[in-house]
Amino acid sequence: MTKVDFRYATHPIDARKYGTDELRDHFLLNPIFKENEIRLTYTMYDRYIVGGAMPVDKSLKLETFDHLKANYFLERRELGIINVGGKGVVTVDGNVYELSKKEALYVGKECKDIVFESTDGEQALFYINSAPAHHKYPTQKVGREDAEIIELGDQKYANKRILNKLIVNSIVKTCQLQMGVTELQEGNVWNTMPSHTHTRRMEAYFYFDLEEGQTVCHFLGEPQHTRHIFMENHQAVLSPEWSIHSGSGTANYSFIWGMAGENLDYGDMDGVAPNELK
Ligand SMILES: O=C[C@H](O)[C@@H](O)CC(=O)C(=O)O
Ligand SMILES: [Zn+2]
Repeated sequence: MTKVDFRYATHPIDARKYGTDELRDHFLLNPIFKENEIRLTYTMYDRYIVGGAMPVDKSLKLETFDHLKANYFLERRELGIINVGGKGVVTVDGNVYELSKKEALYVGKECKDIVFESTDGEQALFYINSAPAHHKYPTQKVGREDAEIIELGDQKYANKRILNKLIVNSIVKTCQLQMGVTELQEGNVWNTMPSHTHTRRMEAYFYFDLEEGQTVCHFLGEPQHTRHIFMENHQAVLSPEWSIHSGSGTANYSFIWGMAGENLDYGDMDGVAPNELK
C-alpha cells in the first residue's frame, strides 16, 4: 500500500509570517514509517519525493500514483534508498540488493519493479528520496565501505560529526540526486553549523538514531529571518533552496541529507557565519 501526501513550495517572504502550525504544515513531513506501508510526499521543491517503506510481515512494491501520471514510478525518475533499520533487501527488476543499516541503493530511471522486504527476522526501515531524471544510469549499491567520509566540526563547538557521502557523483552517476548520512559524535549536538544555503538545490533532512525522549531543534528560513521546528526521531523536514538547514539536539543523533536541483556539486554552498544569523 502506497500513501501519498503533497506539498506546494513556499515563497521566502510568505514564510516570514508563518507561526508554529503553518511552519509544521508546510515543512515538517507526516510520519515517514508506518507498518506495512510505503508513505511518500510529493513536493513542489524540484518535484522531490520524500518517504519511507516499512515492510513488516510482507513485501512492499513501489507503485506509481496520480501526481506522476506515469505508467510506473521510475518512468521519468531516479531513486535513492538508505536503510536506517535492521537488515532488508530491495529487489529491482529481479536483482536482489541486501542493505544493512546506513547502506544505500541508487535505482536508475526506467527500472520497473521495486520491492522492499525485511530479512533475518529484523525490521528494515527504508528511507526514500526521488527526483525527476532524464537519463538512465545503472542501479548501484553503496555499502558502508564505499562511502566517502569527511570528518567535520570540533568538540569545542559541539559540532564534531562524520559525514558519509553515499549517493554523490564521485561514487554513483545520477541525474540530480545526492544523499548521505551525517553522524553527530557523542557530546556533540550542532549539525551544519556554520549554516549555508544553496539556491541551486533544495534539500530534505531526516533525523534518526535520536535517543527516546530527546529532540532536535531544526533551524530553517532565510539566514536573517530564521525559524525553528522541534523534531522527533524518524521525522523529515523540507528545506527550500533559500533556507538554511541546521539543527541542535538535546543529545547527539544522525541524519540523512538528500537534495536535487541545478547541479551535482556537493560543495556548492553559500556559507553563513554563526554571528550573521538572525
Ligand atoms: O548541502 C549539504 C548538506 O546540507 C549536508 O550534507 C550538511 C551536513 O550534513 C553537515 O554539515 O553536517
Ligand atoms: Zn545543504
